[in-house]
Amino acid sequence: MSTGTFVVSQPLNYRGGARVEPADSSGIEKAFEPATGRVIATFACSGEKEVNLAVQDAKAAFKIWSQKSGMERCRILLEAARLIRERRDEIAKVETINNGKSIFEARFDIDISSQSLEYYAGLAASMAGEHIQLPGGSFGYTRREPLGVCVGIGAWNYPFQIACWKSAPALACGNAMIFKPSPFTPVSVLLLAEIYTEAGVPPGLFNVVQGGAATGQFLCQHHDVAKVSFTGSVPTGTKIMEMSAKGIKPVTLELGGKSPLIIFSDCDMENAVKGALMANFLTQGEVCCNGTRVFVQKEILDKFTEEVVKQTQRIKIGDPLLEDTRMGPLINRPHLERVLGFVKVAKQQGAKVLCGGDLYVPEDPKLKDGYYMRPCILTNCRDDMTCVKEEIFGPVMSILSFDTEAEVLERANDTSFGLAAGVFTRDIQRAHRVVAELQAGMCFINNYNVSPVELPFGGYKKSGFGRENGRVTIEYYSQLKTVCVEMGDVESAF
Ligand SMILES: NC(=O)c1ccc[n+]([C@@H]2O[C@H](COP(=O)([O-])OP(=O)(O)OC[C@H]3O[C@@H](n4cnc5c(N)ncnc54)[C@H](O)[C@@H]3O)[C@@H](O)[C@H]2O)c1
Ligand SMILES: O=CCc1c[nH]cn1
Repeated sequence: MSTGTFVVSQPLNYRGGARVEPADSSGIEKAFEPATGRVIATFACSGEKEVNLAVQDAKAAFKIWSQKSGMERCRILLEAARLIRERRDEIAKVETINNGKSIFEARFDIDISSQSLEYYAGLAASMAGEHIQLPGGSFGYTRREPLGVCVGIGAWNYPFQIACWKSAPALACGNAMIFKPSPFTPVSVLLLAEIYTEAGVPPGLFNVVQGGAATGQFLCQHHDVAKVSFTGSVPTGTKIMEMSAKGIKPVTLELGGKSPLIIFSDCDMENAVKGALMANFLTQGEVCCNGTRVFVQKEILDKFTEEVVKQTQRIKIGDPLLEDTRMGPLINRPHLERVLGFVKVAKQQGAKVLCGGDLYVPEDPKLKDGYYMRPCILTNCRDDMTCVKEEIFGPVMSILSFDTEAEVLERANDTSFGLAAGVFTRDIQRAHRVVAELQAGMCFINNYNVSPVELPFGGYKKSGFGRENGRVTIEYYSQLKTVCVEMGDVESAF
């Protein structure tokens, strides 16, 4: 596989253990290779009939899967994790071709994906309820039971990883899942579906339906769907919650952010600069938890800014399948224009562009229609500017200066988002004091944007609720049944 050559001709829906063309359609979509602007797939968005068939198949598979012991589920998930590792390079290439992220990064995404399956495989085997003694020899116990058919709806920035973060805990708990990827990135999740089948899950346990908003609505409104786990924007998350409310379905919402990264003057400067790049430029800046409001204490503002600009200018942009590329193209042309629009508005509002923020045209002629831009650093920023308040979802870092801890905490929390936050300091007391005050679900001390699957991930405020990863996610994919057992006679009130 090389840039400019990949096309998908096989069906992109997956149902009953095989790729299928949808039974009906609610429109036609095209998927692109962002590196070249080429169409790599044309596919039908699933209509209501196809969604019904996927739910039917998932219900049948749920009956078989939910009866298996945790150990049996564990073995199959471990085999799926092994198959992901075996096909790591192929999956990473498909991800790079369809999303645009560098192959260097895509391989990490696939590694974290297989780790997610391994982690929940382990938990599947050890899931248990409680036994509670009651007076007179009576007792009670709890059973942790699956919910049924769960729906996963994904964003386009981590297509394969998001599908794993949702399906691994769902399947570990004994549920079935129907996954709808973003119509921008429909391809890699099919490899996951094939892997689950090869590993031994019953046909229909993990189905894929393709489509956009209309298909997503059919899924969310289906009366046999027990839960929806959504990753995407706040406006769509609001609609998902409204639809789920009508059916009293539990939801997990992993939404957007505008996270603060606070750099104190006593930090290790080299690590803080590396942390700021990690917080802003992975996947071309299209990362929900990015620390895009970089607050730097005044004493080190000039030195930090000089170093961060120097290192940003060294980022190698270009063909994402080349080994030395560290930044590929953005997801599509409208998104690229939107991000460049934010830079334009920032300048109009008084920000200064220290580097980037403009189109980039690689020398290789096959990349001339790709969606590239240079990573951007903005300074002279104020808290009321659009670039500081709104999620840009592109490679744009805004630097803000501050004087005191109390001041920066107030400014960092002055947002309706609450996904992530970071702090760089050598003062360990201050580090913990500050994160305790930060209104964010995922806080980093002296690092940023690392994703160990053992740690719960999710937002505060409008960044959503529920968690992915970590032990706690079991609670979002299962329900507790309490059984009360009487060992004596009934003491009737009548
Ligand atoms: N918190 C997280 O874990 C996380 C991770 C990745 C991305 N995100 C967020 O996602 C956003 C970018 O992703 P996006 O542009 O794909 O988001 P989006 O909200 O436009 O779309 C997300 C998904 O929802 C589907 N969808 C759209 N309208 C729908 C509807 N009415 N009903 C049901 N489904 C519908 C889309 O087809 C897509 O699959 C950013 O805001 C980013 O911060 C959050
Ligand atoms: O984009 C946000 C973080 C993430 C990574 N994988 C899934 N979500």
